[in-house]
Amino acid sequence: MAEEKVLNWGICGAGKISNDFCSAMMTLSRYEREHKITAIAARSQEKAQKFADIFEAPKAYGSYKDVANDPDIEIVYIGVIHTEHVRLSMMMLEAGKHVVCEKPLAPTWQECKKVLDYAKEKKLLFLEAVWSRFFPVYDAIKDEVNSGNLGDISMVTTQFCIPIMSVERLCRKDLMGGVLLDIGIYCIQFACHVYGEMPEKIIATGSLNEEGVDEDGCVILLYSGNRKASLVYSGKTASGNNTATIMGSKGQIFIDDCFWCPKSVKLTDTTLENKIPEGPSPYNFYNSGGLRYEADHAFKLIRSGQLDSPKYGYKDVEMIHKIIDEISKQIGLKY
Ligand SMILES: NC(=O)C1=CN([C@@H]2O[C@H](COP(=O)(O)OP(=O)(O)OC[C@H]3O[C@@H](n4cnc5c(N)ncnc54)[C@H](OP(=O)(O)O)[C@@H]3O)[C@@H](O)[C@H]2O)C=CC1
Ligand SMILES: O=C1OC[C@@H](O)[C@@H](O)[C@@H]1O
Repeated sequence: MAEEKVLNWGICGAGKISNDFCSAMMTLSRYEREHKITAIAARSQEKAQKFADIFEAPKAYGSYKDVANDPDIEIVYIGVIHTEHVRLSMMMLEAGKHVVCEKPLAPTWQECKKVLDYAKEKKLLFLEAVWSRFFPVYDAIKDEVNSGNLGDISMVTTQFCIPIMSVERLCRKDLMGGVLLDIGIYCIQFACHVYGEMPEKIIATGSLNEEGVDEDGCVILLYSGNRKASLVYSGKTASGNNTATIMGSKGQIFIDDCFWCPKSVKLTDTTLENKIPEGPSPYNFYNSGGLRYEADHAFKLIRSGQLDSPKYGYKDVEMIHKIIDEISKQIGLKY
């Protein structure tokens, strides 16, 4: 088989998730044959250089625009805070780069659509990095749901409760803080993954802090055929059991820890494990080694000329962000 052309990555942001993404990518067995972290860009050149040294990147830039202007870069990972996601995505698409942008792409579907439509116009891949969807375990969950092994599924529950409201990017409105966009999105994507269609009705509640950002939320999604999803997320409780359940008339799937990046899942006939090695730099977040699946998926899509992901594509982003729009409206969240 002809050697695949290495995918040259530009990384925007030298912070926590960029560290984890780069470290996880380097654990891929075909890393050196398929991927290369070619440039790191940060708001300061010094910070970029420190990052570049860790990940053996030949280039370190003090401006994100330098990545856009670098002809060697084919794809850009945007690992900065929410407020810069749309601006940098548009910048890189305009420069002809494929883009993997951290979640949430934007606070509203209208803003997301602008980016997705531009990527389509430019014939470039754009992925919103809802990384859960790229885990092999998520494929197995979908297969199990579709197999009929669980019978008629009528209830999905998720809870995602971790003490994060002290994190600067999450407690400030000017930084698009709040839990709906940061962790509620994972609860929503899980329900969408199971049911695969828009709910007929959304009932949401959530508390806003003095800054006007949401600290917690409870959401009921009502689907056709009296099917339901119950979503609970909070940034002000101690870490709870961040679990998810899919309940059918013949059986259930229970993900007992960190359903958004599961190490394993017990299916009807088997238990599936995601064994993920550590990378060259310690991870900042739980099970970040799973970010390797995101990088691998981007590579496979680009090299096969597929520009809309079958795991998490245009219609998936649209569904999730239209639900976020309705929840934001009901809880009075507006940036
Ligand atoms: N998929 C996942 O599991 C996770 C995803 N995320 C997502 O990643 C994104 C970044 O999160 P995280 O890495 O924790 O964030 P960090 O606080 O580490 O910030 C990331 C980068 O954003 C830039 N930045 C930070 N604060 C500011 C500011 N006030 N003004 C302008 N730029 C700023 C900096 O870029 P520079 O280095 O250029 O100075 C920084 O390095 C978020 O959108 C979040 O949703 C976060 C955690 C886990
Ligand atoms: O996406 C994420 O993963 C889980 C939490 O750490 C959250 O803050 C982060 O944005």
